[in-house]
Amino acid sequence: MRLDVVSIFPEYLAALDLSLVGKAAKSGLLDVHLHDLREWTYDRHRTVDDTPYGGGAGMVMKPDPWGEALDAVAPAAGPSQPRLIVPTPAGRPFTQELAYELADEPWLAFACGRYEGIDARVAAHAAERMRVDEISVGDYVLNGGEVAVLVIVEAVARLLPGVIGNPASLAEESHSGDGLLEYPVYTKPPSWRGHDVPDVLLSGNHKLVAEWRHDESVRRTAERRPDLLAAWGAAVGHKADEVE
Ligand SMILES: COC(=O)COc1cccc(COC(=O)c2cn[nH]c2)c1
Repeated sequence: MRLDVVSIFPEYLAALDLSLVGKAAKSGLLDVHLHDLREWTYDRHRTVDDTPYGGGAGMVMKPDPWGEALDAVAPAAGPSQPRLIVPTPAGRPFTQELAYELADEPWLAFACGRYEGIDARVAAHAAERMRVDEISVGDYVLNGGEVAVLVIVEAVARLLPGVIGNPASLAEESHSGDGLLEYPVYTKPPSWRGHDVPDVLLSGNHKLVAEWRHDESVRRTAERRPDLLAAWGAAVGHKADEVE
């Protein structure tokens, strides 16, 4: 997979060279290209923003630098186009399902907005030649899209074959299988600062362990994410109120 990221702080994305994503990049599974938006500004101050039409506080990112940056990253005449991802609080929620979808893409490009946002015509114009997804990584506001790109890239890259050592570990994660939250996990020692590992996990009885883990997943989901429990209940035909 090829990844292009355009930002006014490309050094923010240096974290992509670390750990899993860094390993994937070195092994050729990921081909990461970082770009500084100011490369496509030509005034002395390398201006990327201006005041908003219609008034209001803050500044808006000018369309011109973005248009030229995207033309350079993905030439219109090129043999293929990337899928453009624009992190924004106003976007479609990023989910594990969407992560799997993006993991199938051969080429992703990320546009990191700042200030009050990017002139809306940039996404509209890009959509004339590439698929554009405005995506939210959560209901809060960041100063820019860079952190959101790190979140999305990590969630996607770890799904690429060969990036994760043990694919089986992907199957049992929260949000990845049955729609329930993951059960609590433990390792040695069996007793630690007065806290003991649940006996069932030391029993060696795989059936009881599986039952305990399922019950814990349901209990946790009911406690922390009743919205997911309702969806899970509907999906498996249980009435959510059957959960004690
Ligand atoms: C068309 O898209 C844009 O204009 C994007 O513009 C901005 C402006 C400010 C901050 C951000 C970063 O994204 C988030 O804050 C965000 C994403 N998920 N949850 C919070 C992006």
